[in-house]
Amino acid sequence: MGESRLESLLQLRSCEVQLTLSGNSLSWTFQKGRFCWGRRGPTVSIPVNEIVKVHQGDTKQQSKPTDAPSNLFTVYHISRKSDQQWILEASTFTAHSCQEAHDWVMVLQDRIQNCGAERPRKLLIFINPYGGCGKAGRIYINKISPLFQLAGIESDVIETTRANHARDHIMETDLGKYDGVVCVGGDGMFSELLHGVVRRTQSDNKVCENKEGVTLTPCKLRIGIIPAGSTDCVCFATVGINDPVTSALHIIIGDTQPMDVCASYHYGELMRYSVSLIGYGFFGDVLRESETLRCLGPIRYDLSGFKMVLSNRFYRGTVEFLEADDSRSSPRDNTRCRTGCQVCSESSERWKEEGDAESHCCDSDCDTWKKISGSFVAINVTGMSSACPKSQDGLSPTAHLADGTADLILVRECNMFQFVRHLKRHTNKNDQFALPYVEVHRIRAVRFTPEKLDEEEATRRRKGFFSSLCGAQPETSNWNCDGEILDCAQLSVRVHHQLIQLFARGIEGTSCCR
Ligand SMILES: Nc1ncnc2c1ncn2[C@@H]1O[C@H](COP(=O)(O)OP(=O)(O)OP(=O)(O)O)[C@@H](O)[C@H]1O
Repeated sequence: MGESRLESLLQLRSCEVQLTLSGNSLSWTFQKGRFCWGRRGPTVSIPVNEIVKVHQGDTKQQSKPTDAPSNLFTVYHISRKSDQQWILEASTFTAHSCQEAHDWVMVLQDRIQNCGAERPRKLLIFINPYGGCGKAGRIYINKISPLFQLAGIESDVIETTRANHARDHIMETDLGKYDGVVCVGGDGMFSELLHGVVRRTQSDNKVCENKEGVTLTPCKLRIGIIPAGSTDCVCFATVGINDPVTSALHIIIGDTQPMDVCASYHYGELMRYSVSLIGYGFFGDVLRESETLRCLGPIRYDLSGFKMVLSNRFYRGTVEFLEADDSRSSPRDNTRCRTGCQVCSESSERWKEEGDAESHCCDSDCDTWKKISGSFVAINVTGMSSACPKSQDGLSPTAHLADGTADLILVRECNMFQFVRHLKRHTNKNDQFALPYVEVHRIRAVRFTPEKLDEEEATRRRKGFFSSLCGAQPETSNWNCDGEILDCAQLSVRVHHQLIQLFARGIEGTSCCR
């Protein structure tokens, strides 16, 4: 059998097919009997890196291996159920002899091993038993564990017993034997893994992460997310769908997606790491309010959002930011960050050059920092689109996952109806930035200094109808950092280019939206 191209006439479900392995693609063409074509037409083609496993025998022999030689062999491969949803399919071929079946298995296994992707062999898996109203455990046992077993992935599974259990375990355990860490839960669990992996990497490399301006060491250990929470935004924005099986298949075939991480500092001291929303004003207030309604479940966010819209609060302060080079991409360029994104892949070299300039500017009061003072209903910083099922394009549709930038969205003082108009545009095709009181900047760092409302304004707002109904406006808001409250108003945020790697490949599809 040759290295480059291999062909055989075989049987697949009683139809004759021409099976061809050429380069990085395995395809089969139905030879006769138009009723044999099945749903997908006469030729089916799959990339070798989307083959999960090949073995001699049929699907029953996968779980009960037999010594009897078989002229059957089964290819387990990924198939697209819809645009982003993946399923596992098994195709059992009948060869003319046991030797022919054996040869196909050998050559396919060899190609899979050498297809370039580094597949995990051992994983450390954390399950939040309370995630997604208690469904995380069932999802893992019924849907995910059988897939990992089929793929021959060994796993150490830990059911968490308290908040931060996963983060603390990652800080202490021997990680050398794992090819990745995986959470079965929501965004809160992902955040634990993010903090565990980033902190552990810095401590192993003797990097003092608490100091603002320090260059962090990129993390090699990949993070996987099996979405099983009530909010799974990170998974949605990096895979395009919240489907546990799709995410498990990305993990199995070793997909890798680098990702930027924002670090937030309060007067120079590290507060948190985050990958999606860091919001002051509206989103900070919604989160704080929602904590008082925890017993209501996910609907608490809608209720507190409604209350905060009615309150129509705004906050004074000064925003300073270091703008990114807009010749590569901009928040209004109407493109999308998709699998194999060129902007992200070309960003590494640029980052090295600009990174040096930036650390220089961060320390001194360099005039490349832009400054905007005023009253804001919301100040949002998002490291990625922050797309979710409710807002398919997200807070900033053109934001990139791994280009070393974040988008800063400023909603200036406006009335309640104007703000609702802006919010509504996140759920339809209208441009949420094409409003006179909204502006967006692609940035590499930002800092916010709060100011108090003047006495006259504060008194006027205290007397407002909705203020008396929804509670008086506080002088300052707090930050919502990926769903965690940061109890401070002054904050600076720096984007760390491609600090972590996920088991994902970004959203599949075209990057051009014009
Ligand atoms: N065993 C546990 N007991 C209590 N809290 C836990 C446990 N394990 C994890 N947690 C915490 O629960 C929080 C929420 O978990 P997760 O994101 O998985 O679920 P979720 O359903 O999306 O939750 P929510 O919508 O309430 O944030 C996380 O911040 C995590 O730190």
